[in-house]
Amino acid sequence: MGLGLLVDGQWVSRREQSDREGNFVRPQTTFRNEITADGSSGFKAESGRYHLYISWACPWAHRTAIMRKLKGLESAIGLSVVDPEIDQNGWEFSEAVGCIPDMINQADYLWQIYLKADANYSGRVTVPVLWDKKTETIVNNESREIIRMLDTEFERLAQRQVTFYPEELRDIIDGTIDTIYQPINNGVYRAGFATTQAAYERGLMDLFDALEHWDRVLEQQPYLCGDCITQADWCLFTTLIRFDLVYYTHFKCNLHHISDYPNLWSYLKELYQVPGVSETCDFDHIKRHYYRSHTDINPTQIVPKGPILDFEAPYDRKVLMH
Ligand SMILES: N[C@@H](CCC(=O)N[C@@H](CS)C(=O)NCC(=O)O)C(=O)O
Repeated sequence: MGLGLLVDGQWVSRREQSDREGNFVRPQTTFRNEITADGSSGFKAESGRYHLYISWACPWAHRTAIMRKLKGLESAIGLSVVDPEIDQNGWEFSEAVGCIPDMINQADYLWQIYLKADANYSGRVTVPVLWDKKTETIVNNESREIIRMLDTEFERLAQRQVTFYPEELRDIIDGTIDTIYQPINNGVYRAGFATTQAAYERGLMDLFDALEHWDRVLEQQPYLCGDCITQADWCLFTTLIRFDLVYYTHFKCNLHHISDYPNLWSYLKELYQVPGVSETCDFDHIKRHYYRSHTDINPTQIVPKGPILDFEAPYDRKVLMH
């Protein structure tokens, strides 16, 4: 596949992704600063100060795009979108349809942004990136922390007064995001990037056990944490929306489709139909990214036409009324 990384400030165009047993290993994220409403952290929530670098294709970055949209933060926080195809040069800015070039740092590649933040940076160069124009550094590149900040610290600048992190549910929300991470969000990658049969099967079984579990939960309650949509739902959503299109075939997550699970499927359609969300779902970028970037998994780089799925179809959540 030929993904690269930075080593002591130098771009290296090849890296290992799995351990000796063939398990996919996702390293920790490095920029973990916090933006606060009052600026006590050194990063104050201010209009026009921050910029998000995302890929429409990436499930982690997609979370931040959804939060920016649903909170009405588009005029307060700028956006750049990388080209969907990634090769040994890493994420690249381009003029392709759906992309937004980097007007802030005029970078051609995302690694240049990382080097601007830290000239000796070593590690993966990933999206999402939350950039501070004032101090010219990366505030944070961990999606769950970015969505939390956008949700809680930008209230004053948000054009829509909605919260996905109500005080009384915070522990449950955090716990749920933790619980779904390894088997589901990362689980599709553990199956897809495994390099041994055993590692693939471990990822696959964890994934489908967890999907069964949440399908049952959603029979009893409308959303992962109860009666309202929370950050946890958006964290699950960005994996589910890619599942039947990409993970089922490309990552061999093929015991069932999401559309085979009555509750997960209607829940997925319901979330997709929340106003604003469909505008963040770029199926062309999603499919091109996976099928054309991972050439060790799909050497011909052919992008399948199907499946035909209707996320706009009515959802019938009869289970909810209790
Ligand atoms: N922990 C990060 C993970 C981000 C991540 O892995 N992004 C992928 C895209 S789906 C990436 O940029 N990969 C590039 C690479 O690994 O070189 C988060 O949740 O924000």
